[in-house]
Amino acid sequence: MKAPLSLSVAGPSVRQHSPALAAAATLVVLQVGVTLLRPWPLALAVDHALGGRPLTGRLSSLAGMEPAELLMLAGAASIVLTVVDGLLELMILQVAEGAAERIGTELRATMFERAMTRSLRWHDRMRSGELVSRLTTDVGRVLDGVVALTTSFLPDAVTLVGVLVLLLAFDPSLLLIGLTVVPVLAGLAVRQRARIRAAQQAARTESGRLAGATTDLLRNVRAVQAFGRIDHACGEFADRNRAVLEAELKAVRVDARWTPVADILLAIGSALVLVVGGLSVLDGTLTVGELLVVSSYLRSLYAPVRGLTRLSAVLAKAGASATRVREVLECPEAVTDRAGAWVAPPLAQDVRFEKVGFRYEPDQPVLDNFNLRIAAGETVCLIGPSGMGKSTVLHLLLRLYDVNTGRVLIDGVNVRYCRQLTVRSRFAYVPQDPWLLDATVAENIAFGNPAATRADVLEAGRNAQVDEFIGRLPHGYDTSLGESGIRLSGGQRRRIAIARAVVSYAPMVLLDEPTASLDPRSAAAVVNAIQTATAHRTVLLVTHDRDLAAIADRVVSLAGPELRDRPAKPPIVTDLRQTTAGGRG
Ligand SMILES: Nc1ncnc2c1ncn2[C@@H]1O[C@H](COP(=O)(O)OP(=O)(O)OP(=O)(O)O)[C@@H](O)[C@H]1O
Repeated sequence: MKAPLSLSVAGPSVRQHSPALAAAATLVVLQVGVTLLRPWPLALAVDHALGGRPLTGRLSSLAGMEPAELLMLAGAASIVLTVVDGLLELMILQVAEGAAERIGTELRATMFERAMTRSLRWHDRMRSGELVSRLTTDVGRVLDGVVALTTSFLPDAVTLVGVLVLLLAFDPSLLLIGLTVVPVLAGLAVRQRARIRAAQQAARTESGRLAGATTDLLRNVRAVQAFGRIDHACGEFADRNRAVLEAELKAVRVDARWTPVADILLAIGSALVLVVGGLSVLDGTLTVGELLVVSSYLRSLYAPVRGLTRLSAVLAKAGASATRVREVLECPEAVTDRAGAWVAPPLAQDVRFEKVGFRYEPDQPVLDNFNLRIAAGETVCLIGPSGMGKSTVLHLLLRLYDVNTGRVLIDGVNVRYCRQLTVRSRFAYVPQDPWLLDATVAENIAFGNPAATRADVLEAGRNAQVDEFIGRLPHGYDTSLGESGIRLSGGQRRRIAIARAVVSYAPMVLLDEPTASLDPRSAAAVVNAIQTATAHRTVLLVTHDRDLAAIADRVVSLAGPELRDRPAKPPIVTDLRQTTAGGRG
């Protein structure tokens, strides 16, 4: 069967939890046995108490009992069997659903870690919302499939056969007696429904929070990678993930408890029918056949809990979802470190681009034979028309992408041979869109350096001129910014992003259009912040802003096929097509 095979996507976790799933399957087989035993009290009543057949063999110990006593015994046995059946159902649901939720928790964590380490080329194609839906809804459907396969198939088949047999005959006269339990059942059902709904809603709320946090982290994957904070992101995700597990397990418990309660009530109804109906048979006012049919019919009211048709739908959905989950888990695209990769040099001499060629798409070159040297301590401004590849230059320095041809060197060492995290630790990155997290101002600044103390954060804030507006926020540095820092102006957000770069103490600062779309006053504040914050560091800044370009030692123009380089003050143009690098590599 195609769908179950495709569920192997959850394989490693399923294997890990196979003892629990095997236990659930064993319980299911036991439950089927109990289900098969359940008509026997009826047979005892019909054949021996009512039909007068002698009690021989295993039943000989009951030989001295009066028919009415035998009926009572049969009713009690029926209740006991139903209680056992209900308890087995409770255990099956808890064991199987509990194992499934744990498998889901592990599957989600593996997928998330996988996504966090995939290359940005892959993230460029995969929309974060799509990824969230795969992580949540699709994993959920795979789990539905695992549970349905373990617990539903066998009992559903037995139930179906049972209902067909019981419906062979029909008499409604005793049905009313059996239905006396229905008002109680209905009252309990209404109360239970409210409980189940509340538990499910709590679980959905946690799932929503998980989706929100995940979208936030995935949207900020560049920052997470650039600042080497993958562990922090995975930790935050794990907390939310655990909250979902707890909420889901609670919902499972509430749901599972309901099944035996309903079963017991229906069994009492059936027992009532058995006793009263049996007494009526003894009085001669009811036939044995009528009694059998009504008892069986009552039981069948609750039997079709899960239909075989529903199982095939669940498996079909699970199969489709498993394919989408597998696409994430088995995606090979990643910027990888070679075995024995080095620690990146400290950036004491320079960074260089040597004959660099790069393309995002196979047929669209962005950089071709690009050469640039930036000496340690120098501030270089990269200008040029939109779309020429200025931001791309910064991405290549961070090794967010690997170059197609040529080399990017730090102190003469090719970054391709260095561990990604160590390369990224050499740079403090202020992206065009200052990615702010749904956290406080201080937490957003400290994102640039996990080891930063409160004093470091405050000093970075001072240097980046966050202090200038922090007093207007209700809780100062402890003000929560909301998703994407929506509570701040563009200039304020940029200054927080600059403070984040300052606190990292990386030797080189990369700034991508830090004054873009700001009014002159905000732009001036940001330029001031940059000047203070980047003192004594190597800087590469991308900008269209003349005032900002004026703080650079040198301006490099990425203009069309021509690459030109000129000092900012006074402007002299140099042809950058001649290779500027020449050291080790
Ligand atoms: N993730 C991506 N996938 C495919 N193409 C991309 C991607 N990012 C950028 N590009 C393309 O690469 C080229 C260079 O983009 P880049 O952002 O580096 O330009 P830019 O000079 O910084 O532009 P701007 O000044 O508008 O920010 C553009 O043509 C852009 O469409």
